[in-house]
Amino acid sequence: MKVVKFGGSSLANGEQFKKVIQIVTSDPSRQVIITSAPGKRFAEDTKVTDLLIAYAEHFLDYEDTSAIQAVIFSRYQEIAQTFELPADQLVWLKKELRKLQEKTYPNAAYLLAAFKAHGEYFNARLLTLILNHLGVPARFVDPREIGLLVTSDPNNASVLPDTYENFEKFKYGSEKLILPGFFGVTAEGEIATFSRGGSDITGAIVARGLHAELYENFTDVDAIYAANPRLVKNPYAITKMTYREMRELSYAGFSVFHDEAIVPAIEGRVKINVKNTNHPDRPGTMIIPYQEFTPLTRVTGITSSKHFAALYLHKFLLNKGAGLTLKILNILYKHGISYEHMPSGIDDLTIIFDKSQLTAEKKQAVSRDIRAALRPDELSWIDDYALIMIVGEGMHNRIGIMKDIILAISDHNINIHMINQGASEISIMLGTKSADADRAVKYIYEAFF
Ligand SMILES: Nc1ncnc2c1ncn2[C@@H]1O[C@H](COP(=O)(O)OP(=O)(O)O)[C@@H](O)[C@H]1O
Ligand SMILES: N[C@@H](CC(=O)OP(=O)(O)O)C(=O)O
Repeated sequence: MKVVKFGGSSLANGEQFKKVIQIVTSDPSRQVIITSAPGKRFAEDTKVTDLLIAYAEHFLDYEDTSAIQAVIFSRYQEIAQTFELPADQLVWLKKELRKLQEKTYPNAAYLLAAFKAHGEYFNARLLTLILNHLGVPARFVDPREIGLLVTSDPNNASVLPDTYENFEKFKYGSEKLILPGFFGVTAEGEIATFSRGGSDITGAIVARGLHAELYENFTDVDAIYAANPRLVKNPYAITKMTYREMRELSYAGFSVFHDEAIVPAIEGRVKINVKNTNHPDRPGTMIIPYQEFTPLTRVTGITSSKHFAALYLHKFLLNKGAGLTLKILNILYKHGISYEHMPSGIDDLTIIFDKSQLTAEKKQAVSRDIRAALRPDELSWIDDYALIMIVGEGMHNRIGIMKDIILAISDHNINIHMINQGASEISIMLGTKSADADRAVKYIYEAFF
């Protein structure tokens, strides 16, 4: 049995639904289908998830929501009409969309999560209706019914281990099972979503939990490329890569697959095949365990991510001061801030953060506390910090890679704030200014491909 996840671009309108239905009906082993919410139909379009966020915000601001409800409903209606689904079969959707406002939620964050999750929920129910309408036996499966349990973190949840025990008890026949991606249920019975793009995570959890032979992740590109196709023209298509290469690359910018989705796949040793809904016969990219992998290139992929900020600290004899790092960590803990990386020198330390959790007040408070506790010679924030990751199993024990990377960018006036190699055997991380990140990826790509 295969678990097949379709991203928002694959389910954006009726024409895309037709391709999805062709894909799932052409192979009986494609039995479990995970849906995203309808995505963008064209570049300037708005994803249904974003429309639902706007709906929640209008409601919280006591604004009229009828127009936004109508826009959301029309997205599903257009899909239903493509298949000539009788209009009365969509009455429930309109009603449930409206009733989102009448339910009670523990707080605004849970309200937002419940509104957002309905993009996937409606799409899964609609796909089930369309399949049945076309005579294909299919059943909608609610995350509540299958026991997909998540932490009580309404908009950034993680799966709870009990989920997998619940999945073992789940009984099903030969019908197609249609599950909405992106959300689960907390111990208190509330809806909580994963972070954005999280339908990939649902797919991986379900593939692990139901012991799938393969997790097929359908999107809008023929393969995962060695660099973002929006940055590099006709990039090299990766045919095979390892779990940990994917994890590192998706963490640092390969948005085609959610970085957290790799974990359930590794735990269940489920192979992943990223494929194109628009060209389903093309092989796509296989993501596999290391044991089955032979590197074809030195570098597998190059990526950049710009959502970072860094705190640079200089203090002579930093290396001699017992407990200095512990003091910093305590300060971060006190302010509820997690850090991403902390590369250090003899007298220097850079702490790299995900920008989204920093406010001007938090930054000031952290600086104040560090100054008081450590008395640094220099302490400064770098607000526009980007990480460049060069990743490849083929880099392990290969001499000269670093030289080639530095040569590739040194002629272009790109200042490297930090180089981090060694923590992971298969990646090199560079810190640059955000403005330089895309150029750096292009030049490094050209040096290796
Ligand atoms: N290295 C890469 N290889 C392929 N696609 C990439 C890469 N980096 C970023 N992308 C982007 O990821 C997009 C697909 O991911 P996403 O928009 O989440 O799709 P979906 O709608 O299927 O969930 C592609 O259209 C592409 O622009
Ligand atoms: N619809 C959600 C979850 C998701 O995975 O979407 P997509 O498959 O379009 O990346 C989002 O937009 O975040």
